[in-house]
Amino acid sequence: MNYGFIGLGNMATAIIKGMAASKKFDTNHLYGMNRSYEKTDELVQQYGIQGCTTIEELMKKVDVVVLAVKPQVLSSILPTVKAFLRKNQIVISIAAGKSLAYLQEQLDGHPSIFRVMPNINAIIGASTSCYSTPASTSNAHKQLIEEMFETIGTIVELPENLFSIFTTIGCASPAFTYLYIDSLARAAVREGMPKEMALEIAASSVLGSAKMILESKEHPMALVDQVCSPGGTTIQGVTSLQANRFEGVIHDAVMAVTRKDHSLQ
Ligand SMILES: NC(=O)C1=CN([C@@H]2O[C@H](COP(=O)(O)OP(=O)(O)OC[C@H]3O[C@@H](n4cnc5c(N)ncnc54)[C@H](OP(=O)(O)O)[C@@H]3O)[C@@H](O)[C@H]2O)C=CC1
Ligand SMILES: O=C(O)[C@@H]1CCC=N1
Repeated sequence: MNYGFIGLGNMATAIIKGMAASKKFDTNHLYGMNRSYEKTDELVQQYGIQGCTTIEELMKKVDVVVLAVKPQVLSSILPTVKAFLRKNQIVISIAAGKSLAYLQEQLDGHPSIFRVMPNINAIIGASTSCYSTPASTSNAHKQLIEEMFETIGTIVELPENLFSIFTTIGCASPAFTYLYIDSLARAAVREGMPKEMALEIAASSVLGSAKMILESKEHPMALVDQVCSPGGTTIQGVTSLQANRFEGVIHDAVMAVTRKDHSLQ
């Protein structure tokens, strides 16, 4: 089975890296094509993938094609993808916002079109990904998607009506979390701690807190209460965040991302 990537930016590079590192995929069977050839060349040198210079060349060689260009670019490449698309080829789009219905319409109702939404932590094999498929999709196709994307982290199947909110809380939210970690660290710098040390401590604490939520199965607010001693220090910070609309600010950000995702249709 040959796998091809159109657009070799951050995400395709991360997926190729994961597939190569897993040893479950032979890089001789991975193909890539990018607008500027430098990125293709880098992946050819680094992982031994097969470089293509045109979409036509790639489409003629692969069984599975991953569309990994920006959503705003997708409409300009789909006519060429359609022109060379064979009936038994599998198309996977990782573009934000572009629905299965849109992709099917652009590709003349092609039967095997799927959406996957990974996140940037794929670069270190820690993506939280989801996928959606048309109702008639075979288990074999679902297995193929899971095997590919398990090489960069975890993946769950979701109905497409939840895809947009997954994109926000699973795939845009790493940016929020990076911002939060940096804010904690910067606040520590104000208190005299070196930035590098502060970043390591803040990131490690966020990692531990996330594991606590996943493993303890306790309600997050019950965990908040366990940190807040009566008359103690933490309660001062928690009430300060609440007075500054902490939850409201997060909701506003989630809604802003989701609104933009819907506008990409
Ligand atoms: N970044 C993220 O966190 C996530 C992104 N996504 C989705 O993944 C997709 C890719 O995002 P990302 O990797 O971040 O973006 P990048 O900008 O890093 O990569 C996009 C690549 O597409 C290439 N490209 C542009 N036009 C063409 C074309 N006509 N033919 C071939 N290649 C082309 C660009 O080439 P050039 O070098 O010439 O500019 C670039 O390398 C997007 O649709 C995004 O919505 C999904 C989940 C998370
Ligand atoms: O902002 C973006 O375009 C991408 C989509 C999901 C996460 N980042």
